Amino acid sequence: MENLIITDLSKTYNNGVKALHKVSLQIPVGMFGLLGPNGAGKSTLMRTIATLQEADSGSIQLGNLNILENKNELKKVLGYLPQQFGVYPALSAEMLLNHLAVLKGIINRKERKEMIQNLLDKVNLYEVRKQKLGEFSGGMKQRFGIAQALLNNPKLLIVDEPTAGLDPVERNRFYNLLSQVSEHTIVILSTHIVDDVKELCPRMAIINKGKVIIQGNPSQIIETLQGRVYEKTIQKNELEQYKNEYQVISDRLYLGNQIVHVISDIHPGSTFKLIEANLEDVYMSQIFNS
Ligand SMILES: Nc1ncnc2c1ncn2[C@@H]1O[C@H](COP(=O)(O)OP(=O)(O)OP(=O)(O)O)[C@@H](O)[C@H]1O
Repeated sequence: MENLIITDLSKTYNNGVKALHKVSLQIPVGMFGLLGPNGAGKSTLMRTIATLQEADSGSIQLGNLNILENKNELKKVLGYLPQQFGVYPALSAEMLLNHLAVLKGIINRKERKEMIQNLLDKVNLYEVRKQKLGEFSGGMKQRFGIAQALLNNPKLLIVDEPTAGLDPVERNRFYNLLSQVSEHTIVILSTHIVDDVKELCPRMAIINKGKVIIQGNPSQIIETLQGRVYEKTIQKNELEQYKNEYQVISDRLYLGNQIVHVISDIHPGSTFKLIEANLEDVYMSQIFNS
């Protein structure tokens, strides 16, 4: 199957912000998680892959297709769910899908009708197909967003922070859907939620300040930290002191206490407990060091 290969992609906005700096990624069929803090460059990367904005330099290849030089060809095989997906509130799900299908060039009426029914069924919106989109919940709107992105049976599906604002049940439902699609499709999922990537994505990358800082299989990436992450419960007012003395990669409150995770090549002392590293530790340590 075809891979998506991104090589040395760079983009500096007019205001001087270097949003992408020589980004290179290899993305096979399946779910690919793109993690990074706010402003890391995830949306810029996604919009560039979707050819909605230009890069300054670099290339993107989907199999034999040079994406940046063949935008129209890409559109035939791309599905895209942007971060802000607007719907026409007065239209029903079925009407808007029909309209979008015509725009995507599916002109045969019977073929279009069948496709729309299948999609509505797939995203579990068939029962509410006649309801106005303005009356849909956040989760229903996102499932509609995926339905429109799947209209042309894409080889490449890009979803930009799709679960923001969804409750756990809807999030789960949405991810099951993506997971199904990813059996035959390259799915790039951008998110801040580290656990989602761990559960769903056989491959991932972390980007920060426009640069890829790590990419690979989540389990293998976690392995690189094993034996070096320690945990300790401290008083809230001791946090600054610990940050000065140790490489604290995360601190969180639990039942009113402060729990810190520290990275160290040697045991930092008997009051610390060696713990099994997780993807959150990898993420925090990579962001901390970059
Ligand atoms: N049109 C623009 N003009 C100028 N700067 C921009 C523009 N779009 C994004 N930026 C800047 O580029 C950097 C990367 O932004 P981008 O939206 O790609 O990050 P992100 O990882 O998607 O962030 P978030 O998780 O907050 O959505 C940020 O510093 C942002 O302020």
